[in-house]
Amino acid sequence: VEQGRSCVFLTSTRNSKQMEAGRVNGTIQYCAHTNCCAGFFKLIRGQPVAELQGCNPVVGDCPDNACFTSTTNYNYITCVCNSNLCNGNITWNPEEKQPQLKHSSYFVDMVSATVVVIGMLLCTLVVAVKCRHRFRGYEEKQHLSLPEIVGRGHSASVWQGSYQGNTVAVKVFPSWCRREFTAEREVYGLPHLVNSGIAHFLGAGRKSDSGECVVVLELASCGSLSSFLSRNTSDWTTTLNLALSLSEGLAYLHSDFYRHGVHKPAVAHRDLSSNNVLVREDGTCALCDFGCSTILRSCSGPQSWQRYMGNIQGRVQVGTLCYMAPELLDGCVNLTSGWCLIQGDVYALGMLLWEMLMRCSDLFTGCLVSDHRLPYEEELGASPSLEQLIIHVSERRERPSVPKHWEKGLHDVLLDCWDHDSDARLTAQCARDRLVSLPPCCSI
Ligand SMILES: Nc1ncnc2c1ncn2[C@@H]1O[C@H](COP(=O)(O)OP(=O)(O)OP(=O)(O)O)[C@@H](O)[C@H]1O
Repeated sequence: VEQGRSCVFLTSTRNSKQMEAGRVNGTIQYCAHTNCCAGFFKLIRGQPVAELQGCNPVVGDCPDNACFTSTTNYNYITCVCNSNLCNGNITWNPEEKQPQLKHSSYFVDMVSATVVVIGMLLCTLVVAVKCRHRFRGYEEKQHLSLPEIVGRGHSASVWQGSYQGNTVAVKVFPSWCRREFTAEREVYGLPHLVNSGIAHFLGAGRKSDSGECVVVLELASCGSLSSFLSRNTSDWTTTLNLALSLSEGLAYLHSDFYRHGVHKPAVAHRDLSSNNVLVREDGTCALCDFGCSTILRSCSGPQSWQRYMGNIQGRVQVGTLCYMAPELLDGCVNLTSGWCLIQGDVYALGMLLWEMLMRCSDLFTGCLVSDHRLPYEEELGASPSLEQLIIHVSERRERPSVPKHWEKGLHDVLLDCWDHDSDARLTAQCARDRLVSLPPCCSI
């Protein structure tokens, strides 16, 4: 887990002073000595082009959260700021002649460029699809390089794209899903929200032509957890790797701390499901889709979450039904209590762990591993109604069936995540610690 500030990193040469400012991983620099990110941009034909981005190598203050630019001389602008990756999203107004320049759209332009490229690829797709109808059978030999849609949710579609030479995922929100976009961008933009268990955020912007908003993320090559589990069974090591990274990501999301004087508030995800967890090439999980999330800004620990009566956006039940805790299903929970929302996430974590474990071949030696199923799918079918779930989960207190031969410790992690009594549930951090202390696979 990286500590401290992380900044967008770019340098055309291996500038030694910049390299000393912190460890570099791809397009991110983790600052060793500072809380400030900086960007240095050359104006080429009136447009800022990044020359150097990273942790600020110069000791100094950076009071602003966002990267407001100021001119250094006629041809250059610079900015410093104090939130994670803030130097990737400068504000720039070419009309502004004052030294204190505001509202640049450099980054938005970069994103727009990505979207334009995707748009062009989409046109290619449309043409290709037309051709496919016209020349049936022809496309097989052509190996057409088509843009790939990697997923679709209720509010957005997710495309594979290219940004600064990296392959990325571009989540495109139609203009009527502004609320989801704003909520998601707000969570990804929180200070210190960089963790290996959370999808890596690269930026956000808006297309000037259509008004569609985009969020740029790392591309998780194995897709959603749901599609990963549908395609694969896993051995114990792989399953544990998935389970640990997921619970670590959730524990980090729920954590509330100050670092370098900057507050990382707890965040309740509120829509955990195997469609909203991604799987990377290395078999680790990353949380995504924060469109329903709630930032518990005013708190510093569970006790204040309990009393939290702040401005929770959309105080309505949200989430995917079969992952919803009994108290959320029957609506007898105070949705303004941050703690309740956190406990709801832990119930969903229990469901996700169950889904993973049910596809672990080492837990079913000598028998066939069943196909991937959603929680309660076996009992209630693939899309149970709210009423069915209230009766099954809340009134009858049923839970997904756990094979009797599984080791007690494993059983208990699940039971303690999805306990009917929300106060008795584990925290995500405890679930993670319990998973770490499980005996090796052979004794399970
Ligand atoms: N970074 C990514 N890398 C690879 N695939 C992704 C990525 N982000 C999203 N996806 C795919 O796109 C799907 C939809 O993404 P996401 O859940 O973020 O959209 P949504 O519209 O907010 O969904 P929901 O219906 O839950 O509101 C995911 O289930 C996943 O399959």
